[in-house]
Amino acid sequence: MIKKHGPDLILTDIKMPKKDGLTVLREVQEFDKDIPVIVITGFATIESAIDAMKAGAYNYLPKPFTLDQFRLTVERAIDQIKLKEENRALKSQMQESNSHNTIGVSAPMKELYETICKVAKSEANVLILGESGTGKELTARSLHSNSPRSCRPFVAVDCVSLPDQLLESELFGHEKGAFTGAYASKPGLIELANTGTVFLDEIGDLSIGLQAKLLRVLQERQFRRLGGTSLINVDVRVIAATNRDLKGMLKEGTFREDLYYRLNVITLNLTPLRERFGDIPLLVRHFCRQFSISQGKVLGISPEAMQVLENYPWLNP
Ligand SMILES: Nc1ncnc2c1ncn2[C@@H]1O[C@H](COP(=O)(O)OP(=O)(O)OP(=O)(O)O)[C@@H](O)[C@H]1O
Repeated sequence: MIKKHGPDLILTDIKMPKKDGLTVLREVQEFDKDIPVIVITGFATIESAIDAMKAGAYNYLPKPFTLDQFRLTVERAIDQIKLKEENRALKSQMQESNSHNTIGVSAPMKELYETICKVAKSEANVLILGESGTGKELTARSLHSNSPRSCRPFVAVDCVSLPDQLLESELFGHEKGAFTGAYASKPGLIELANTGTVFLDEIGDLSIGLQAKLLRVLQERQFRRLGGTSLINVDVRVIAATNRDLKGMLKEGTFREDLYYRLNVITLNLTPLRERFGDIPLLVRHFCRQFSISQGKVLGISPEAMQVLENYPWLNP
């Protein structure tokens, strides 16, 4: 009954035919410590009251009791539940609002938040390494929003999605007539990120030619638009990310060593979720809430499923 209905509060007698109230209390405690149990006892000995309180009862009611006493005890227990729920909601809000909705309370995530706080303040370029989906862009956004540049632009560039010439024009911009189809002048993303942060995602996929051009911008803090003659000054902080093995690429000669050292002033290694299972319940809650908002309907996980998830052995290896 308890598992099926998830009661807010349980009142149990102590002397009952098949199972005594203290056993019920212990079982409830094992199932969910937060359900308050009020033990009703007709044998109001101090010992049974102490046993019940030791076993985790919220309170006890010695028989006979008046309706007012009964109501007061129940109301107090309910107030306590409300407080606990408010606390829990606040706690999870705090965890979830941590750095740009980056969810996670596992040791690697805590370490990441600490590093983000330290590194964000500096002007140094950062290289974020991690498998696909480990939150590299999220981390880059957190670095930016915790930095002194937070009120300035954050511009993300996906280095893998475009053919070389288009990417070059996206990065550096072009003047009218620079190539067929360049009907008007257009500033590049690096120019748009001026005074802010530029996030170069999948930097390992940048061609050797564009690596050389990017290096020049990083060294000289100046560049020309495609087809342009005048030099444009930029002040950008660069955060780059990749899931590729850049060190291996250095050896193969497919990634420039000088660019690597420019970008890699500080390295952040992101831990994949399979090495931090403990974050799964929080992420499940977060995505349910996110999808509920975007789908316009309430999606949730039943308390029973959440319980199973939280107690699943591989979550606490
Ligand atoms: N710790 C986390 N908390 C909340 N959401 C996360 C977390 N990690 C990743 N995500 C979500 O997972 C998705 C992928 O994250 P993100 O784009 O930052 O990863 P990535 O490492 O840059 O991926 P890719 O290599 O594919 O570009 C995003 O929707 C992001 O919001």
